[in-house]
Amino acid sequence: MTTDKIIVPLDVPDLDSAIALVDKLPQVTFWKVGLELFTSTGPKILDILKSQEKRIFLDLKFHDIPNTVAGACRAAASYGVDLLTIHATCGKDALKAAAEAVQIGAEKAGTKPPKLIAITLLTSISARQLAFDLKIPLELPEFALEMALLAQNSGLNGVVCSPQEVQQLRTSCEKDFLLVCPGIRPIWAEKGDQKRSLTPSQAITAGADYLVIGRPITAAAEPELAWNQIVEELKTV
Ligand SMILES: O=c1ccn([C@@H]2O[C@H](COP(=O)(O)O)[C@@H](O)[C@H]2O)c(=O)[nH]1
Repeated sequence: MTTDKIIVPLDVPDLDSAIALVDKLPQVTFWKVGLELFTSTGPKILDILKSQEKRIFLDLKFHDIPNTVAGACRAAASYGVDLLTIHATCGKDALKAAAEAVQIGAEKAGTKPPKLIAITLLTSISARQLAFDLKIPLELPEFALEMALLAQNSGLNGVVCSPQEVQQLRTSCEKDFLLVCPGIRPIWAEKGDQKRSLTPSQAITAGADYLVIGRPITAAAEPELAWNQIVEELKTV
């Protein structure tokens, strides 16, 4: 297992903190820029990461009507990022419009289109919350599978899913359909707000393509040590 499969989120409030984290962990090749950093500082961090030849997951989790997500995807695709997110619950028309828009946006900017991946169900949602708060009348694994198939049938490249659903999605979705998993927790890490987690080695064994691992590394007293521990764990897979 290569360390290129580990994506570390830059969940920090400003550009200086982001640069400090990137400098602290030069071995990380794939960074995730999410809502907090992008909302506070805009696309500057993308240029900085690109200048260091890092891969970028732009996790803006678009959720809107077809015309609006298409516009947002066209703009995001022009940045030349590697992965981009949208919620599967936008529905088929919006997903199709988004898939088309990333191609158009990238072509216009003369860059490679990002892989567009859909959130099936946030990893912070438990089966109980799905049933009682969101009133979804399906079992959680069935709902996650339906969202993944909706994304696949709408022309998306993959999904963001809990590692707990990877095995099922790996057998039900096409071979090259990307499965990107947050909610990864080594046994020594706090779960925090993550409700559907597995360890790094369990997630890779189940068939995940990429692991998104944030606080177990970035909030550790020694982030480099935490990274090394995870890499050692993954050598056993
Ligand atoms: O369902 C989802 C979708 C995205 N995320 C993002 O992944 C990271 C996880 O960070 P941790 O610190 O390892 O919990 C974070 O940036 C989320 O926005 C997710 O957790 N679940």
